[in-house]
Amino acid sequence: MILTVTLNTALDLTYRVRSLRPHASHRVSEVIERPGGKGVNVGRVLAALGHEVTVTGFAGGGTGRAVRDGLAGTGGLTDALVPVAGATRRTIAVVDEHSGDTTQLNEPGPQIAPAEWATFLDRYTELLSGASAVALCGSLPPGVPVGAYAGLIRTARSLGVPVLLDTSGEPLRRGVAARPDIIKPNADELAELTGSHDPLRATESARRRGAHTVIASLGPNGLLATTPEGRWRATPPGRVHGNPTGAGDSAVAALLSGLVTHLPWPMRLTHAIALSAATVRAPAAGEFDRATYEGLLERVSVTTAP
Ligand SMILES: O=P(O)(O)OC[C@@]1(O)O[C@H](CO)[C@@H](O)[C@@H]1O
Repeated sequence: MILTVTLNTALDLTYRVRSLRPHASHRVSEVIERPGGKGVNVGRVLAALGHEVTVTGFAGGGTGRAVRDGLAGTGGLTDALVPVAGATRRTIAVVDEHSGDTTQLNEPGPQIAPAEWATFLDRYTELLSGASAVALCGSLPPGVPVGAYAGLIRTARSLGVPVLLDTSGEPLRRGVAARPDIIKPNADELAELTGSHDPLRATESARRRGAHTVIASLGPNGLLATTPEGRWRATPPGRVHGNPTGAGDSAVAALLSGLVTHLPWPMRLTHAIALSAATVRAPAAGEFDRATYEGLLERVSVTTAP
């Protein structure tokens, strides 16, 4: 089983508007509601790829109920979310049909009490005993210590479970120092972590800080992978238009899938690019267009980086 952790789960709302303008009132032409938060999206994509996956983290209130109801019945996915008193947040993606751009509004999430955090830590350690890999994804809700991911990484490593970290800011900085197997920052997150705006230098610097492998996501320019086995650049054949929300989560799903099935790095990166692009073509995060995914697998370019 692959374990995904989403401490700040979300009820994801996607609104389509004809053209988004500040200070204006908008008619929403379509509303999509889905269980979300980065690790939940990773879990839904892994399940769709045929993996057994368990999602954990926190869920509470009516929004938490809606997240759990939305996950129920997803074949291959087990809900191990820990109930909390506060309400799960909502995150809103506004898709502008005219420009094709998406604007994201993310609520902070519920206050997590010390006893709820302690319950989660016990559940996490139990779940790791059956896990082939674990992904720690997204922002931290209020009340969870900023060094939370560093502690979760140390626990996973002590039990021999490979760990992927996908977060930003101080939780990423502290997490990297705990030596995760893989991190997947975007260009801004990597620059904030390392102080370097040169992706190649920045990935090397992140490795020196403790990450074994760094997969930098460079948006439409693809992925740059710096691993102990070598460096690769993977690029899609062209720009894909649609809703990019969740594209990074699908890349994480592909990387985990490749890890547990022992694919060589160039193949893992090929799947990560194809799956992210196929997610841009789907209406919401945590989903992908299968025809796009399969069609792109032949067309992704992977070259060794200098
Ligand atoms: O606030 P976070 O935890 O960083 O990100 C949350 C979030 O925006 O990320 C996903 C897309 O990657 C959305 O489904 C989700 O709501």
